[in-house]
Amino acid sequence: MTRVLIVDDDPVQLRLTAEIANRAGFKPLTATGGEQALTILRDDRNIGAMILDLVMPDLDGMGVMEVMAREGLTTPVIIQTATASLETVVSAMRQGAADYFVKPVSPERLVISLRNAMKLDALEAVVRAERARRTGTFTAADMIAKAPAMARVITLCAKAAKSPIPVLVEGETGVGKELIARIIQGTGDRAGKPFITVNCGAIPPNLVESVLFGHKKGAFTGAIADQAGKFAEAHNGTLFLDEVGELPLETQVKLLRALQEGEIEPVGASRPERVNVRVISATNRRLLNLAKSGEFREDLYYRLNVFPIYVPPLRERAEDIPALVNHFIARFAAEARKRILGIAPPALDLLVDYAWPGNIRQLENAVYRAIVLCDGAYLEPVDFPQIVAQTNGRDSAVSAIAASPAPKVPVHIDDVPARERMLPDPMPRSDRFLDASGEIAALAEIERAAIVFAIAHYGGRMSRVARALKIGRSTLYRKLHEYGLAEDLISDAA
Ligand SMILES: Nc1ncnc2c1ncn2[C@@H]1O[C@H](COP(=O)(O)OP(=O)(O)OP(=O)(O)O)[C@@H](O)[C@H]1O
Repeated sequence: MTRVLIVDDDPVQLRLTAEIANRAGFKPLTATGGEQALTILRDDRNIGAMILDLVMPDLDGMGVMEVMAREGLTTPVIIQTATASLETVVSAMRQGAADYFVKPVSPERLVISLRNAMKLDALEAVVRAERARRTGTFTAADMIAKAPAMARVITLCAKAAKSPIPVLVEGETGVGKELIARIIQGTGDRAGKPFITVNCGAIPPNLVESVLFGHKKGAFTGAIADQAGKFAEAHNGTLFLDEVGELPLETQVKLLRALQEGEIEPVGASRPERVNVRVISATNRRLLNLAKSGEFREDLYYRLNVFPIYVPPLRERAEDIPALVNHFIARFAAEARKRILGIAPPALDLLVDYAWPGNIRQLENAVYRAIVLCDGAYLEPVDFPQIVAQTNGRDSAVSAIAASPAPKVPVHIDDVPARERMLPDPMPRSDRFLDASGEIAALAEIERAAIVFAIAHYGGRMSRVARALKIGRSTLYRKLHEYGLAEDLISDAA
């Protein structure tokens, strides 16, 4: 529940305002003076907004705002005054207040003001983070990482930023490894310099060398001009090598040389070229295991892994989910030009309880999709059909069918199209093949997951499921028994 801070030296007024906030679904915190308000703000950086009285005996409203500006406390402020003195209101707005009202205020006006202030704040944070990303000045403050599990990661980033030490960022897919690399760059002496990203797993093996180190005209068929590689583009800056474990062995040799000598050799070049690049690499596979099995050079592994930073999966930092959801709502609602005010508590509970195997990228996609689906002012559980289906499994699939309108003409059940809202999450396909530890899952597990998914997708219509999977119904039933799914799924859905 979003916390709001109400600051008023009149205890009756304070209680009234707190009650309005409470009824509107916020959790009110209260303070009777400026100093007390500041103590609360310093302690809790996640307060959504503050209603601040201008006139108070100890430190007045303007004084509070001055200290906030000095200390970088960014909670949005709504000013309340007893008298509408234009002069004070103007100076409060100049100081950065989001809104003001004159007491007594109507509950509706107060709630709208709170919501607008929060929405604006979330949008400003998105814009700030985007600008920081573009200018290479991204810092820990631009990332949502308040959960205790992230504290160590942020401390390690600060340490890594102070030296040119090679960093290996490890973590499941979609946990935010690239953002961690950006923080290291944005808080170190290479801030503002180029930040070049290469996804080593996405380049065809025959092109990797040319992409990384560049090539000279005529080096191979189609090389019609000299082409700088990513190392040259990152000169004086940072090169982020994502999925570094996917590099072909021959390219690993050249990478090692580039790191050891500070020299690269473009394909077809007669001499090496000097480059000054800080390399930060990332992997979602155990690089050590790849090194042990000979798929990754051990010498390169030790060269890259001088300073490892492990980013925990989202399920271990669920405390950050509400802030992440608000961040994505602000961004996508603005992009889609939709007036979406937030997320309804049951929907937020659903997201907080879900395990997010695809981590923040999956959450980002789910919110994006929900914004597109949403017809109201708040995102509701129905806007997250995949999460509902995966959380409740068969129950929700069955109730989704029950909720769909009856067809006007008789339709054979197998011909009913799958409900639009049961489409698979637009999550990277590879995620579905990874188990909880980030390793490729056993084939049987993948098959089991595909069957469960197909059953939810077709609302329990087994003939449809069998047809889609291109297996006979008897094979399907045999597999259901084999995977222990039979009792749960087939009793009344078949
Ligand atoms: N703490 C965060 N706050 C806001 N957005 C985040 C945060 N962490 C990750 N994201 C967003 O989630 C998406 C995935 O993050 P990122 O690309 O950094 O993950 P990754 O671990 O590098 O993924 P992969 O392993 O697939 O390369 C990005 O769009 C990123 O902006």
